[in-house]
Amino acid sequence: ALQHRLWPDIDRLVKQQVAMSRMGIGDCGTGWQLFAEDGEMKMYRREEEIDGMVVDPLKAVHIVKGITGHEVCHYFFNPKYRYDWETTLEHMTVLENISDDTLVFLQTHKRIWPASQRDVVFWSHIRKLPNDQDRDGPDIWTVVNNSTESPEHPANVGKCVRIYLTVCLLCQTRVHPPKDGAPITRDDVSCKITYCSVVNPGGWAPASVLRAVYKREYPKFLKRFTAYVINQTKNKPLMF
Ligand SMILES: O=S(=O)(CCO)c1ccc(-c2ccc(C3CCCC3)c([C@@H]3C[C@@H]3c3ccccn3)c2)cc1
Repeated sequence: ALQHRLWPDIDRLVKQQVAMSRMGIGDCGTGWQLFAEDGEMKMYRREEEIDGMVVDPLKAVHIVKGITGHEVCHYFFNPKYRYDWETTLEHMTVLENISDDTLVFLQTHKRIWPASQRDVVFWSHIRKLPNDQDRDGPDIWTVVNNSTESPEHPANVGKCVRIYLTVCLLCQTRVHPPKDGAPITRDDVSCKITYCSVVNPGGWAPASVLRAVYKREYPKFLKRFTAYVINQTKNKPLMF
């Protein structure tokens, strides 16, 4: 396929992020603390600061019945759904349509008092991966979002502080075939979701405020997003 300017970065980061996501919490070494739990959803964070700024890596694992990894990644990647589920989003623009699986976004997020408002420019890439652990299992789907530069939107010139993030959503579909060989329905599928993110707030914000925001917003985001996908897909044919 014709390579575009971001392809080498994207390919390297996707492979790295997928490898990291597939590692369980255990073998990521210690340091991960469980900070939120709700049914099948478990959220972990590591407390890390860079230059006094909170950049706590986050790793969430969730198992959701009735949806597939392709569907989760489709509704996460596609800009036309984002305002429906991304509650802290104030404005979103697609700066570039690099290819049908790679977009560049500019987003401004609602201001979180007393921090100043944030914006972010990132490429977003969706990819299907062969399931090399279970050959005849369904494919794995992933979306990786990673900050990038935009000459037309230089950092920190307007009212917003530019943040820097790397996000990886990795989805493994599980099919529990019905005994009597009946066709597979939504009752026979579930999706194991791993969501990893590192958000550098880009400029000073009180650690206590940021940690409170992360503790409140991340569980809300994953619950709201997965409920959205369930609702959007319930009367539609399965997308594998
Ligand atoms: O997964 S994505 O790529 C989905 C596309 O939208 C993504 C997720 C999260 C963010 C994000 C951007 C800014 C901020 C803060 C940092 C300082 C002040 C604003 C936050 C804080 C963590 C809280 C937050 C957590 C979850 C969801 C939304 N908000 C998160 C951006 C993109």
